[in-house]
Amino acid sequence: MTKPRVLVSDKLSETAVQIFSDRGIDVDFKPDLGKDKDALLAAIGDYDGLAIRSATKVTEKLIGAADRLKVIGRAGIGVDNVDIPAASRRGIIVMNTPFGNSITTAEHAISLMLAVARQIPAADTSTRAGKWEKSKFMGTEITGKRLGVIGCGNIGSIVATRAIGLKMHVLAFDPFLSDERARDLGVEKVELDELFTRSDFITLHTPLTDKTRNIIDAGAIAKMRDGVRIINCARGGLVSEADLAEALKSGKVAGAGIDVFETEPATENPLFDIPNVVCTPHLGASTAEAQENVALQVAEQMSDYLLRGAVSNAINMPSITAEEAPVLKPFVKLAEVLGSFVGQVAESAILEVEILYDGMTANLNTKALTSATLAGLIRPQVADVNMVSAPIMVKERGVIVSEVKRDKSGVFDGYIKLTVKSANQTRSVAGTVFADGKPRFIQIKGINLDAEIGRNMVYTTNNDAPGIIGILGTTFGSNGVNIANFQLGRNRPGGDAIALLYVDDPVPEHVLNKVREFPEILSAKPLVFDV
Ligand SMILES: NC(=O)c1ccc[n+]([C@@H]2O[C@H](COP(=O)([O-])OP(=O)(O)OC[C@H]3O[C@@H](n4cnc5c(N)ncnc54)[C@H](O)[C@@H]3O)[C@@H](O)[C@H]2O)c1
Ligand SMILES: O=C(O)CC[C@@H](O)C(=O)O
Repeated sequence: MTKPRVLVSDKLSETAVQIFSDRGIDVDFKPDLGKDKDALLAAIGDYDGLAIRSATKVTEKLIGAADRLKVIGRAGIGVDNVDIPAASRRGIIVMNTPFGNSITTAEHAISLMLAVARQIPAADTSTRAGKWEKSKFMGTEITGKRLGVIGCGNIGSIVATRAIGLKMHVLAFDPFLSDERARDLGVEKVELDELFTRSDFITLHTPLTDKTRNIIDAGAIAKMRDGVRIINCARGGLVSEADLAEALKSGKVAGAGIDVFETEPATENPLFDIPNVVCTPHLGASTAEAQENVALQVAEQMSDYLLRGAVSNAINMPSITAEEAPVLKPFVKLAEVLGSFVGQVAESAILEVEILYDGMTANLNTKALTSATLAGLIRPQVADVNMVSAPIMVKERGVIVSEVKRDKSGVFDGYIKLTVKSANQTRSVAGTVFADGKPRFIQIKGINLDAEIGRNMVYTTNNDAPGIIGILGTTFGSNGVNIANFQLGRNRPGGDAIALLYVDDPVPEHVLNKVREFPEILSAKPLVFDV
């Protein structure tokens, strides 16, 4: 295996570089390249991995030039600087480090809240200027005050527990916050409007989505208590800066602590001229500890993927641990082969896909296996597809996908059965992995058989009748096609029958046509599997 190559295009701790090198990966550390769009575009084609923070913008154009790229690692949480659909379509895994900087960012939110409550930056500037303005900087105590936390995930919940430690009463709004979790955290779960009307301080900890954009705007501010203070350490765009500026000027909002801006880097902003605002330049994650954590984590995760196929903290792909990767590998191959079989024989648009996991296969990582099945299924139509891009492509085509799991039901310890409904018919194929680690077909069209899977195969259907073996053997033999393995199956004497031939080389079309001329043969299809 050639050594993978990784580019670090943002200012990551050099711990990341050390880890890549120690793991045997070639790494280029170019911390300013991310800001130079053209140079990055010219360079990206040489790399298997790209490690970034927030300065590198991974656009569709960049992804289009990233011919070798397999993984993008974000040393941090927010992946809004990565075009994830574009990466997924190209089969590139996008991973982040969801916990490495949470404590640090929560501490920054608490710092901003205290700085706003006591106007510390302005008081500092005034004191240094020799003004000694004690009465100007009258503050507010936070003890006993209500803190409204919007978004109670990793960071929001740390902020909540720190605030409770500071004797605040915490109200939380998060559609995914369970009653039990709220109880464990010691927060009062409320709806958003109630949070607005009751909070003395409000802090935001959600991602920026269509639902959360401008979650605090003039309408929301109008519902808030007079003199409320607002902290945003999550993402610019959650708070309308223009509306907040107006509310600060009118005194409706008494202060704001803002780490993130609608446009970054923020060099000009309506909030900059307003005195009761404390601004920091997206410093939420900027502590030595957090940067060590995220650099270490992203380099480990990317190396594990590039070297061992393990997937963790991926945004666009189910996780596969380093331990399960080798166990899963033959089943991933099986799943791809099953998908590929149906993909190659299907003649009309696929409408529905059902994947049945029987016995021990139901205990494997079925999300990953489903992704592999879908990749195999659509590869005959879309060459450049893999486990990352397949689910999104299938979804874009409106195909309904379902997974069924059940206990062992037959002689095999477990098997996978794929059933695909298309406009014209329903097809099914099942397979398992034997002790030798090789995938086998065990059922096609409901007909049992036991067929090894080779690179080049021919699949024929016929009405069960004497002489089929002779037809196939003689036609192929007289045309120089060597048959390595031949499997037949039928549902009942004289009923539907199939044959699977494993051949040394691809069978030329004119030879297949000769087979198709026999009235007993209903169809003959060449198949190619990546085994
Ligand atoms: N300032 C910084 O440097 C910095 C550092 C780290 C993270 N962040 C940002 O902080 C934010 C939170 O990070 P996290 O790790 O806590 O993420 P998380 O995914 O753990 O938590 C986000 C929470 O927001 C909730 N949520 C989603 N939509 C919501 C809505 N409409 N209303 C209320 N809640 C909603 C989710 O249910 C989830 O619990 C992210 O935007 C991240 O990018 C900023
Ligand atoms: O890398 C940074 O400094 C910011 C990271 C932060 O915004 C995140 O989402 O993790």
